Amino acid sequence: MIKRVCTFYFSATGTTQKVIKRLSHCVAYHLHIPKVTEFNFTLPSSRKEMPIFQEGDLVIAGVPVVAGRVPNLLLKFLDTVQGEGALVVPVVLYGNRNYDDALIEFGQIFEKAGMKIVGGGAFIGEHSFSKILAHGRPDEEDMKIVDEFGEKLAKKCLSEPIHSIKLPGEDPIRFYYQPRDRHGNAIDIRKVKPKTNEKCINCKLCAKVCPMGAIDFEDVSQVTGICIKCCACEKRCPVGAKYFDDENYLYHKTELEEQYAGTRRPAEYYL
Ligand SMILES: Cc1cc2nc3c(=O)[nH]c(=O)nc-3n(C[C@H](O)[C@H](O)[C@H](O)COP(=O)(O)O)c2cc1C
Repeated sequence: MIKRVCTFYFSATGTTQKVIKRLSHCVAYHLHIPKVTEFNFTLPSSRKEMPIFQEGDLVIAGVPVVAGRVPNLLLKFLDTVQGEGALVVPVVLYGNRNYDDALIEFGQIFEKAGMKIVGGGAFIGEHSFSKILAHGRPDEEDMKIVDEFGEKLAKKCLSEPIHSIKLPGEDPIRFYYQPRDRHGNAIDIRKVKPKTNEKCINCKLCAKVCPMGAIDFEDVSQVTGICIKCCACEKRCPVGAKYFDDENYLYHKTELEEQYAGTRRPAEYYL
């Protein structure tokens, strides 16, 4: 019997958070559980300690897709998850290209921790790099699917025995999706960092929202840590002071917009 509904998610620009919060509240409502216990591990300070999940917990877990996989800089943290006997619903958000093996990989992390996968989902979120690729998603239509998923998930959890499921993706998991330059050569954007223009008002919001704690608080034009290109700083800046000027990164962004901005990929869930 489920005693606690928990969220467990990372969300730099808020799309994962939107789906996970709605789904968990919907499931809790149908299970007559009055409150959802929230674990948001987006900021570095929230990854200092791993919550412990146990039998009686239903964990609604979410990460964005990065290069077709679970963000690799989170793996060290995620590999310490503990949850013997808990139920889990891995969910990934992706920017309208593809989620490749992210969902199966996310599921395997929880299986290794002794948790039982009872559902899963792949939803679309506005692409981190862009304001036009999957713009505004997840939107109302996606949220209706989240609600439908939540209701069915709660029903499944009320019927014994609760069967586990297999999530889609290849096993063994494929290598990370590789962006390319205009000549088709693989590019490496790992070292690319955002720049700051003269509009900056030094409000420090960029430093506060950076999930890697990579922006220097004293001088926000300096990126002293690892940048994962989540674009939280660029999208949250109130005056448009953050930008990227790396040629290969900008080419990749435009290519994604040209290839995928016109297609509406459906939200999918598995039970
Ligand atoms: C470095 C990086 C790589 C990404 N790779 C993919 C990808 O392979 N496929 C895709 O469809 N979206 C990809 N995205 C887009 C995000 O998965 C998507 O925008 C997601 O909704 C962001 O979640 P958030 O708002 O919770 O941060 C990538 C984003 C980043 C930052």
